[in-house]
Amino acid sequence: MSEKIISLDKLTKIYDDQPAVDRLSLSINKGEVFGLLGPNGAGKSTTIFMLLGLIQPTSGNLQVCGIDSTTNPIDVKRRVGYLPDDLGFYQNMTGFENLLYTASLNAISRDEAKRRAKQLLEQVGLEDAMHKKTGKYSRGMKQRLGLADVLIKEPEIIILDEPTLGIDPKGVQELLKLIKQLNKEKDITVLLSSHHLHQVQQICDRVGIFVDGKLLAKGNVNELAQQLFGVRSSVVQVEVGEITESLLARLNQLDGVTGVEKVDGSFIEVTCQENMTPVISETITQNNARLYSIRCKDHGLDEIYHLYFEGREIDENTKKAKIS
Ligand SMILES: Nc1ncnc2c1ncn2[C@@H]1O[C@H](COP(=O)(O)OP(=O)(O)OP(=O)(O)O)[C@@H](O)[C@H]1O
Repeated sequence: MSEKIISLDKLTKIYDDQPAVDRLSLSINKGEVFGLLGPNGAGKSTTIFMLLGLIQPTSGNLQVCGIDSTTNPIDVKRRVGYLPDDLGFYQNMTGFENLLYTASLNAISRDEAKRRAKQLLEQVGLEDAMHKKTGKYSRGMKQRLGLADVLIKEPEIIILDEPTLGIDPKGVQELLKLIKQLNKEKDITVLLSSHHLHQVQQICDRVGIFVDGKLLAKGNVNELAQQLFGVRSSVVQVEVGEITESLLARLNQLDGVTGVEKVDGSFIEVTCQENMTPVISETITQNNARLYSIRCKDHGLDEIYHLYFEGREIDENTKKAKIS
């Protein structure tokens, strides 16, 4: 059975009579990469600050590495590395010196700090820039140094708040790859707060969707799609030479097909309970239509996110019914 490393039970924080975090119950397993996804003001930072013991919950319980952050914040701080979105380094010190300084604050001996700092700077790809002043680092280099900085105390959990903010696309890919690699190699649990769906989808094992202080749904992308869209469903998109009424009717009659829609001059979308690509292509050719392309689209996190936050294709009552 998976070992729980973070457990929140009805965690609540109220500011000025308004809940910023509202009865949040959530468990995160050791070694997991968990994404906190939600719009501005959803309660992500407030949750993170309570986990770190920086603010007191109004009610509820929380345990981080088996420790209550509310009563033992210092013990939690030793075991959790936090990378804020606006990280600051001493600009006149080199990357290496900055890491040694953080190590000294964590009571790590000078020799051990040098060994860890060198190894980490290599791991995050900054070995050539380790003796350069951080004032001359790019945003991406600072974020990589930030990762090395949180790792120097060898934490069990790292919490990253918008780690890719302000980094170019290539830098983002490198940083995400690095986070996943560290998670695998060092078995570190990662909690990542972000607005960026594609980034979250790329590296997180599970995602929690936050709105107005409430956790609306949690799970991997497939589980979220199932919770939101009801039955497991796939959409097979086909491009044919000519769309005829008889072809649409034949597709509609197939067992497992729940909907057929003409989306463009030559495209049809077939919604089915599972991926029915082979039987759909067979039906098209049996109907003497030319098949130009066929592909199965799974529900992605962006589609899920739009349904939660924009409610374009689903009304509030349906949404509540499906996520309850
Ligand atoms: N110190 C505070 N005093 C009063 N209200 C606060 C305080 N801190 C946060 N809030 C409110 O709590 C709610 C949740 O804020 P929080 O910063 O946790 O959201 P967030 O999801 O982290 O947003 P962002 O993505 O913008 O950082 C917001 O409505 C915010 O205005």
